[in-house]
Amino acid sequence: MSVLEEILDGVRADLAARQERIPLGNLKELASKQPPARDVTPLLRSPGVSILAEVKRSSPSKGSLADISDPAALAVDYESGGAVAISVLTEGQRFNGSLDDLRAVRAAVDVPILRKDFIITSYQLWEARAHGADVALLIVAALEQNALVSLIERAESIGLTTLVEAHTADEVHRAVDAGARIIGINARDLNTLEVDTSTFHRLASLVPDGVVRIAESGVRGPHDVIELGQDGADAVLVGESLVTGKEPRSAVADLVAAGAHPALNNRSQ
Ligand SMILES: O=C(O)c1ccccc1NCC(=O)[C@H](O)[C@H](O)COP(=O)(O)O
Repeated sequence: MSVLEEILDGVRADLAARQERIPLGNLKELASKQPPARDVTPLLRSPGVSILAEVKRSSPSKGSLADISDPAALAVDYESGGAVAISVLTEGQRFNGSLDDLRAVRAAVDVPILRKDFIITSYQLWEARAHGADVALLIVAALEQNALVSLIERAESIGLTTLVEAHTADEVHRAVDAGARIIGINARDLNTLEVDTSTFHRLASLVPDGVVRIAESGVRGPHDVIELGQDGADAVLVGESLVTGKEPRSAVADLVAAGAHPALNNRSQ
């Protein structure tokens, strides 16, 4: 069984338990009480390379990364460092995240929040909105094409923006065909969990002009932000190096400064 299939098995089991506990109607009611979702797209399209900073405690590839007892405080540091959005991993079994983390981060920051999880049903989209997310991740490799298309449509109808994640050329084509307006190219192979830093360079040109390009995974510091920007990234998503590195606010500020580097001035936006 592939790593993704193993993760999805756990996700389905946790999801079934939550669906048993919390009826969809309750989520819809909670979602209706949230302020309208924030629009991340103009922030991602702004000049230079924008930074999405991730709250990430553990990962299947590395195990425990950081003991994040106060995800809201970490998110505030990210926001004050200049992150345009915060990604919150809500998967429990492999990433040690939760919807409580999402709710806590929502209450603490003003920037848009991405629910980073393995979303396979519209129930999870309602959960995302009910807990204050503005953006939901959809992973092409985890979804049949019909399901991808209908989850994008459902997310939009709920007010969520979608970040559609691809790992291969075929998945980028599927994301484009499905109508994705923000595509994340993830450098981490879902079978081996190895990060191949050339992935974005190889696949970015397959994303049509006008669609936002985000480089995900394996960003270690400012130098990577500049390189990915030169390859056409509008934004980068960074987790591990921020939660394991130096003080998060200044670490994000260093990435933000790199994203505004003069070498990126002549990129077409
Ligand atoms: O991080 C993992 O090990 C992982 C394994 C299997 C599926 C997804 C995984 N990570 C989710 C992410 O996409 C990353 O958390 C995100 O891109 C940030 O990556 P990084 O900066 O390398 O932590």
